[in-house]
Amino acid sequence: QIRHYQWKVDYLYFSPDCIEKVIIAINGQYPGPTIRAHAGDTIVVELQNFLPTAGVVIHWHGIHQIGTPWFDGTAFVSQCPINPGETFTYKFIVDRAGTFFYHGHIGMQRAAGLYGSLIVDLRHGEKEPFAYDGDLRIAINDWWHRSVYDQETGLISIPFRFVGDPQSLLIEGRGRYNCSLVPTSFVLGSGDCVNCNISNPQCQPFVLPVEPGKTYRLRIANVASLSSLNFILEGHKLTIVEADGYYVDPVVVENLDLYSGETYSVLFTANQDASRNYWAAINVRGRKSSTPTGLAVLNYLLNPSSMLPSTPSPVSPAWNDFDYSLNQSKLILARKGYEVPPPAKADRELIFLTTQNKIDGRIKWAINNITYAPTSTPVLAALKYGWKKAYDLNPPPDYPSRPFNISAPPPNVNAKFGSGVYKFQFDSVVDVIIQNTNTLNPNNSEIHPWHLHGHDFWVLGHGKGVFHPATDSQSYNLKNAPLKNTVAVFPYGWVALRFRADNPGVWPFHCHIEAHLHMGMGVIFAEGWDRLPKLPKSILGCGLSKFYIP
Ligand SMILES: O=C1O[C@H]([C@@H](O)CO)C(O)=C1O
Repeated sequence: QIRHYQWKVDYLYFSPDCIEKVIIAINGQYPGPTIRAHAGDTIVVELQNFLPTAGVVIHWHGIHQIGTPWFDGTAFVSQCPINPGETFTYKFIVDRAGTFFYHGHIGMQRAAGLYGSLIVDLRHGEKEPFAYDGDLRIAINDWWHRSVYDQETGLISIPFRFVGDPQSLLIEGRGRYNCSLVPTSFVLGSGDCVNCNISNPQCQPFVLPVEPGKTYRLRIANVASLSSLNFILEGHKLTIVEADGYYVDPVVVENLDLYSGETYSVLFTANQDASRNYWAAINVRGRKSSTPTGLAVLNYLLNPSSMLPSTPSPVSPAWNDFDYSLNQSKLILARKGYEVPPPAKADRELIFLTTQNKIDGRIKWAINNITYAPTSTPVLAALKYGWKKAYDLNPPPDYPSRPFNISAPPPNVNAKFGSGVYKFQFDSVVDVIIQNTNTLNPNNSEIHPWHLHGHDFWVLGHGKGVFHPATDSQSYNLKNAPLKNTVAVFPYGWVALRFRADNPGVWPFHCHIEAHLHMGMGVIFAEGWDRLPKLPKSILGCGLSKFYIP
């Protein structure tokens, strides 16, 4: 089936947390309209850019784009930005059922509100390996009152200005700034609703309606700009059944950590006291934060949805309980009978030492000492047509220079800009080990959720400290490693991934924290570009693709 959508992308005044600001909306909606399809369907999105001064692209997060790498929606990698006033048509197949989302992939437009859900149901006649009575979904994120232009500028200024703590956490685009929903007796200093219009329908708490006794599948996507978020459904246990579009071995948890770029499905049964409603809550994890809990209402029918729980907002594990996070990540394993990693040693191994560095006094992130500098020509076109001046021909290094110390600020803080490409033999198996380190600040290392375009990878293992190739590779999980498109590397730790380079195209692999990507925390992978047919003209027209019309 072909599913057609017509989208107008525009600026809009909106008050997701009762404070008005300019956001980027689709068809006047925030979050953007949900796309719902069956596996095998073709999605056609005709997008018109009404932003008077900014380009737009949309990335379909978790969708492989097999045969259509030019519709992956990454500015200057898969396409030129869609200019103000222009219309661009995305057309791609959703090959696999699962919980996905879409978002802007230029500058920090996701943080400006440009995102929405993309849910793919099984092909007709296929059955899920678990049962449920209802299907619910939420996207969760963090929210700033400063514009993203202000945020982007701060990141590249001297002195550096970080985006800082978000003001609010939103569930399906709704929150409450400085004016908690929780009864005031529980929250010191709340109820201070200065400048908030709490009667604005745009910031009424999102409601998840349930019938007592029934079981629900709740799909959750962390689309945050920065924050790792812990999700709690007050009084209800969660059974994790899906991660990033793959079934996992069902596991029961009290609360769920989601890193930016991850999606999960959990099952829960509405088996609590039906005379009241409950909180659905999100809290920041992994960064010391003063941002209050984000809240939505789990509404037991037929209670009114306006009946707020009289209980305090749910509390998550301590922000710096990284063992909790690591242990929960290790619970996510492939469901029996689903794809396992190729067991042989990989054809190529990359070790990525990720560091916070400086270039000309500006704070950057680097991979093996290279900070990604976007090109002005889509890299896909540069490779396909052999435009050698469009990007760095020197391939970036497969390994870090040694010795390195992950426990202290990097001694040589000067990194180099680069736009080189990691080119893989088509259909080869690639291992990537991401090694986390201390930032420029002593005694500080941060979580980074790494996201791969065009593929899923098996998470072979997580470890603490320095990765030792000979010994640590012996501990890889080749039995039931989960397939994912996003995985977190924890402070001072490492994570090992394996994927098959079998999708012709050019694919970013990057930290999903928008600020970090903006600071250069990414690389470009490519394989099989020579197998692609002529690229659609609609993706060209910037950089060298302005002059060399193939
Ligand atoms: O990229 C970042 O910069 C700041 C800090 O490390 C530098 O001041 C921070 O918290 C980040 O995540």
